[in-house]
This record gives sequence, C-alpha cells and structure tokens, in this order.
Amino acid sequence: MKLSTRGLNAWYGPAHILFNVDVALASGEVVALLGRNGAGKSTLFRSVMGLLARTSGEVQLDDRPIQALEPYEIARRGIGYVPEDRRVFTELTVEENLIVGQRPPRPDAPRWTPEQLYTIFPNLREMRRRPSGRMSGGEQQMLTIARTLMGNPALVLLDEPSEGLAPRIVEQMASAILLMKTQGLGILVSEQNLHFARLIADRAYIIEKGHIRFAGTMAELTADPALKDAYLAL
Ligand SMILES: Nc1ncnc2c1ncn2[C@@H]1O[C@H](COP(=O)(O)OP(=O)(O)OP(=O)(O)O)[C@@H](O)[C@H]1O
Repeated sequence: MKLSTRGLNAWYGPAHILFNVDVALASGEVVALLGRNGAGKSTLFRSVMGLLARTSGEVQLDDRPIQALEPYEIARRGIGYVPEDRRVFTELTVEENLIVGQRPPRPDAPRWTPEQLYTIFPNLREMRRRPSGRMSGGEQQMLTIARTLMGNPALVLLDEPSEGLAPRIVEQMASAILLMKTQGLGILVSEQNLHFARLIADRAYIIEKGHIRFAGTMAELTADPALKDAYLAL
C-alpha cells in the first residue's frame, strides 16, 4: 500500500500552516518526519487523517484520492494513527485495551494478535492484567501503538513516539518499530530527535514552518550537517 500527499495545504481558521507538502509512505518502510516544535508535523498527520476543517491538494492511497473521506473511513482503508496525546482506557486492563482495538484482518496488511504484540512490547505482557491507568507514560505510549496495530493497518502514523521516554525505553521503542517494519508495516514517525530517527528510519523528510525542506535517505541527511543546524533542534 502506498500513501502520498501532493501539494497539500492546511489551515487552522485563517492561519495557513502547511504549504504544498509532498510526502510518501509505502508498506515495509520506516520514514521519519523531522522538524522542530510547531513545524507542522502533527498538522500533517491530522490532515492525512481527514481531521482538519480546511485543506487543499491531494492525499492518495494507492493512487486513489482519500481527502474527501471521513476520518473513520480513512482508518478503515488501512491507515492507523497514534496521536501525541496517547490515550488509553484507564479503567481497562492492558489486554482489554488491546481487544477494544481489534478489527477484521485485511489481505494487504500484517495481522496482529495480543500474543504477537507482547513479543514486540514485552513490558505489556507482564502487565496484561493491570489497569492501564496504573502504567507509566512510556508504557501507555506502547499500549496505544499496540492497540492501533490490533486494527491491522497497512500503514501507521506515529506522532513523536519517543517524546518524554527514558533512554532505556526509547531503545525498546526503536526495536519495537523495527520489528513492526519486518512484518511489512509502513511507518511514518514524526520526531524532533535525529538520534532516534537514525535508529529506525530508511528515509526522512524535514519540515520547517509548514514547508518540506529536505527529502532523502538517512545517509544523505547525515552527510549534510548544515541541514541539522538549519532545521532541527540540537
Ligand atoms: N488547533 C490549532 N489552532 C491553531 N493553530 C494551531 C493549532 N494546532 C497547532 N497550531 C499551530 O500550527 C503550527 C504547527 O503545529 P503542529 O502541532 O503541527 O507542529 P508540530 O511540528 O507537530 O510540533 P509539536 O511537536 O509542537 O506538536 C504551530 O504554529 C501551531 O501553533
């Protein structure tokens, strides 16, 4: 499956936030969307999911336009979205949260069970019967991702999955994302942290003030330190 935007613009009320954004994501690859606070990363994800009142340009899934669809229809076509404000059902146990996320399998996407997700996120297995309100922020972040995978998406958009995590948990998150990729999932990860992106991504985009300033491989990005100085946090 392939997701792409062409000439995507987005507004919040009168404020023009995204300018002619072209990005693409295919099954089986991890792509980083890098940019500072307020650069427009979350807005791009929300625009793709049909959550913004005003956009122009195109969002295509396998070359078919999806920008006129409702958010739930876009999700049903196989795009999973994990927003920054991770929300778990705090009264439910870890395993109950996973079951709530379950959707029918799709032929063109990896199929997940709680058991497989526990192999990717071993912490969740130990806590499977614990109410999810009694977990750390990092564990809740992992649970939100795992619950999204229970919907059997072909592609997922992860909004800053490493944010606020302890270094050891950041490493677990990186290996979880790489395991998700080996199952054939396509993953677009927004990130401020170049170090985390280097651990996981094949390609990257840099967004600044709503414009894509760089598109290329991680090797190309690493080879040009001026990009980091100009557009990314240290
Ligand atoms: N609901 C909103 N109404 C008006 N402006 C908004 C709204 N949400 C975000 N913005 C503005 O849009 C711009 C892009 O914000 P966005 O959240 O997409 O950035 P980001 O790259 O995801 O950064 P962050 O890491 O802070 O989430 C910022 O200038 C922000 O102030």
